[in-house]
Amino acid sequence: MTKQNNVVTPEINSCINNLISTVVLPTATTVPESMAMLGGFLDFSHNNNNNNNNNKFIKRFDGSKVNAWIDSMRAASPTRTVNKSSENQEKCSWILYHPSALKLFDQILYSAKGKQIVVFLDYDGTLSPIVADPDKAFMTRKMRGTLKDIARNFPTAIVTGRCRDKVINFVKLAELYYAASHGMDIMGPTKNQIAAEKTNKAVLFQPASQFLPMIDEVYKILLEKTKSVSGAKVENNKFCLSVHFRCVDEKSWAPLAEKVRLVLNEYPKLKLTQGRKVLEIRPTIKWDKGKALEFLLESLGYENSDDVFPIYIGDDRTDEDAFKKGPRGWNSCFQCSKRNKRFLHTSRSIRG
Ligand SMILES: O=P(O)(O)OC[C@H]1O[C@H](O[C@H]2O[C@H](CO)[C@@H](O)[C@H](O)[C@H]2O)[C@H](O)[C@@H](O)[C@@H]1O
Repeated sequence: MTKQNNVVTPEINSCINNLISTVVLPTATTVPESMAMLGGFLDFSHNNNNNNNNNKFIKRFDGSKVNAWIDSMRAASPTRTVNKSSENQEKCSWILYHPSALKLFDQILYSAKGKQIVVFLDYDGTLSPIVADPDKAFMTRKMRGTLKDIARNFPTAIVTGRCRDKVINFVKLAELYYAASHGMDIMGPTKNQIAAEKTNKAVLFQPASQFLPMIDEVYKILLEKTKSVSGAKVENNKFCLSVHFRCVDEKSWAPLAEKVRLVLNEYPKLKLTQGRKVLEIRPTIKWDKGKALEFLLESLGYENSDDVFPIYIGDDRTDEDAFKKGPRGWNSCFQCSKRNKRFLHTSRSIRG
C-alpha cells in the first residue's frame, strides 16, 4: 500500500465532511438499521461499548438456537411497525452513545491533525441503500464522486461481506482497496482491473482459500434446501454465503432458519452470524473485518502506530469487529448523515 501525505487542507476537510454527510440513510424512521456509524480514534470520556455481545458467533447449531437467530436478526433489522414511543426511547438512548460526526467534525479533524487518515467503508447500507434485491444495491453517482475525492486524498478501502467481483462491479473505482467476503479476499488498487484479475496480481491476501470447495458445496445444498421457501435467496459471496430473509414472510423465518441449521450441523468448520435480515455463513477461521483492517493498516506501514487516524464507516454488526480494532481500540462511534440532525446529542466532551 502506498502512503499519502495528509495535510488537512480546507479541501480535504470538505471531502471528509461530504463523505460523512452522504453515507446512506434509507429512512429516518427506525434506529440502528437506518443509521450509518463511524468509528475513529477519538477518546471519549465514557465507554460506549454497549454492544459487546452483538456480534458473537452462534457456536453450535442445536434446535433452540433457531429462535435466538431470529430474535437477533430482528434486533439487527427492526421492523417498521415498532410503537412510536418505544421507538423514540430507543433512538434517544442510542444517540446518547453515538453523537453526530458532523456536529463534532472540528474535533475529529483536530484529532486527525498531523496523522495519516485512512478511510474504511462498508458497502451495503453505508454506500448503497438497503433494497429488497441484493443484486440491485447500486451506489449513486454522487456517492461515487465523493469516494473518488476521498481516494484522491487518502488510502481508501471498501470492507464488505460481498464477494469482490460484485462489489467492484457496484463501486467501479480501481483506485480503492477492496476487502471483500468479510475481509477474506483483499485486493489493492490497480490501474487495469481486468489484467490484474487475470494474473491475480492485485490480490494481497486470501486467508480462507482452502474453504472454497466447502463453501461451494454448501451453497449448492442451501440453494436446493431453501428453494421451497418463497422469497428466500442464497447469495454466494465466494468465501462466505448469505441466506436472505428480507423477502420471506416473517412466519417462514423460523422454518427457513431451521433448514440452514440442519445444513450447517454437517459442517462444523463453518460458523454463522446475523446481519440485516440475513444469515451469513463463514469459515471458522479467526478472520473478520477487524482483522482485514489491521492487515491493511499493517500493509500501509502503520502497525501499532500513533501516526495514523483510521476512519471506519459501517452500519452492520460485522462492522463492529472493525470498530474494536486499532492501536487504542475504536472507542468512538458517531452517527452519520445530515438527516439525523434533529437527534443530535452533543453534550459529551471529546479529548483529542
Ligand atoms: O458487509 P456489507 O457490505 O454490509 O454486506 C453485508 C450483507 O449485505 C448485503 O445484504 C444486505 O443488503 C441487501 C441489499 O440492500 C439487502 O437486501 C439485505 O437484506 C441486507 O442484509 C449482501 O447481499 C449480503 O450478501 C452481505 O452479507
